Amino acid sequence: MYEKIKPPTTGSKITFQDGKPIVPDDPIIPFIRGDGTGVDIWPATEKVINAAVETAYGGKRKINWFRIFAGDEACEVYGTYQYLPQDTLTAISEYGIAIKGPLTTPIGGGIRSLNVALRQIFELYACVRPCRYYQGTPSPHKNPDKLDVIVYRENTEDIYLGIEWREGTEIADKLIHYLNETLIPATPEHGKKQIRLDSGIGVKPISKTGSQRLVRRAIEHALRLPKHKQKVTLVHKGNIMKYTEGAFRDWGYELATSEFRDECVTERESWILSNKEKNPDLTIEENAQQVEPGYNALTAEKKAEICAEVKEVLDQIWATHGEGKWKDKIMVDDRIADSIFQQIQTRPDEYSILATMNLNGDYLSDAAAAIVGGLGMGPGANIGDTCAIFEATHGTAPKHAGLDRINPGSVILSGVMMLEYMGWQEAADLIKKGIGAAISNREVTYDLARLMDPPVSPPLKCSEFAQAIINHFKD
Ligand SMILES: NC(=O)C1=CN([C@@H]2O[C@H](COP(=O)(O)OP(=O)(O)OC[C@H]3O[C@@H](n4cnc5c(N)ncnc54)[C@H](OP(=O)(O)O)[C@@H]3O)[C@@H](O)[C@H]2O)C=CC1
Ligand SMILES: O=C(O)CCC(=O)C(=O)O
Ligand SMILES: [Mg+2]
Repeated sequence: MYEKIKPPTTGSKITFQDGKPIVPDDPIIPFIRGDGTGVDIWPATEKVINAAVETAYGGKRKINWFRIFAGDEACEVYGTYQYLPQDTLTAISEYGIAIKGPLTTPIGGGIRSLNVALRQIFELYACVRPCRYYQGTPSPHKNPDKLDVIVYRENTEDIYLGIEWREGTEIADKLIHYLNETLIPATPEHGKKQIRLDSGIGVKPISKTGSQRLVRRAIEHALRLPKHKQKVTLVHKGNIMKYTEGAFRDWGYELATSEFRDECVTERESWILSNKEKNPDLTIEENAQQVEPGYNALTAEKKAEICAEVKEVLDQIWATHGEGKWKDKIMVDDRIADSIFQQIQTRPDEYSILATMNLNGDYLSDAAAAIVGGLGMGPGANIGDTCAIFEATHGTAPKHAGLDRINPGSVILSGVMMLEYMGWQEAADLIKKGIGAAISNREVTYDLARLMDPPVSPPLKCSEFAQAIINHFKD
């Protein structure tokens, strides 16, 4: 069945039922070491996870690691250009849960991202990237502890589908002429716009299916959070990209107010309900004036639309959500993408789950990780209905590769997410405790060491940080 790899001789398979993993006590879990700093990070991660499982379960549970290959290592084992061998895909599909280090993607040409390919091949449509603060972690921000968000990033479409044509190629040329001469003139709203002939062209597909399955998972996650964190913010640039990013927002609200009608209230609905609670005699139009800034300057048609919206909300959900009942529901709101970048810095505690399209989520997860201590502390999970692959937010950080200095924290924390996903909470908790204690004790790698006041010198090596985490299990 496999060409060049052999699964461990002991261990059992993880299976999936109704989108949830069923995990034996001796699961086989494939891992990809990764390129660049993967060579340093993976051994550290494996050691910490093994120690946590052993300490938590005293031998009753054990992970049987299955080494599989992707990226540069795969080319060494399978031959030139064999970046993502069939063996690797077969192993992930057979064993269901995998964990990986980062993989290199060349810029401007060469292979397309292997990381993205894995997400698309296995329909891992939700990229989940929690950004929370560990006490004692240095940060350029004054109150990094106020940020506790989870980026829920759509993981299979948007520009990451990679459908684009290089400038000057025959297809790019044909496409531009077709757009300029046929499609744009046939669309009155595009007026006399034209695409320059020396353009590269990329396609940005955003589907209702992709958007709604992502938002569904985000809302389901919010339902599991403590009451004060039950909030989902739809992040988009819908003012500019109306039919892709704007549609993402609209489909998100549509899902929240249909499938999750009893559990959710939108921000606008909450204003309408609360206006009426404060003043039960408020007319529909007075309520509309309070909800819509600049209402009095609107056209009659637009005013009628807002009044209809107010009436519909009161007719449909006053009984279930009114008289303050909406305060116990999941709040669904939306923010324009550029604004959310400043909001997570200036008003971090107002946000919880940030549901995003692919590109916005990529940017936002690096930015949020920076606030709570940098990319060395940014874990992630790619989740689908029958498979999950855990990986950090960061990449291969090539200049640090092989030096035993990089922070393994984010892949270790991705391991924590994997253990939690498997239901092995005790092992996950031990690692979180170990990381927290090591940081509070100023036992940190170079990235955190240089930000600490006073700076830690010398910092711990990557391997030493892993050992420090383990040493603190028993604190
Ligand atoms: N999922 C994946 O596998 C991903 C792969 N990539 C790929 O990785 C390659 C390199 O990308 P690049 O843009 O340099 O981004 P990286 O995330 O690899 O690194 C950028 C910088 O972030 C900091 N950093 C990254 N990882 C850590 C860590 N574990 N601990 C501490 N600091 C860290 C370092 O900053 P400093 O030097 O200042 O300390 C590093 O130089 C590219 O080929 C890219 O496509 C990128 C993102 C995700
Ligand atoms: O695949 C890559 O090289 C980059 C992906 C990335 O930046 C991410 O998923 O955060
Ligand atoms: Mg990224």
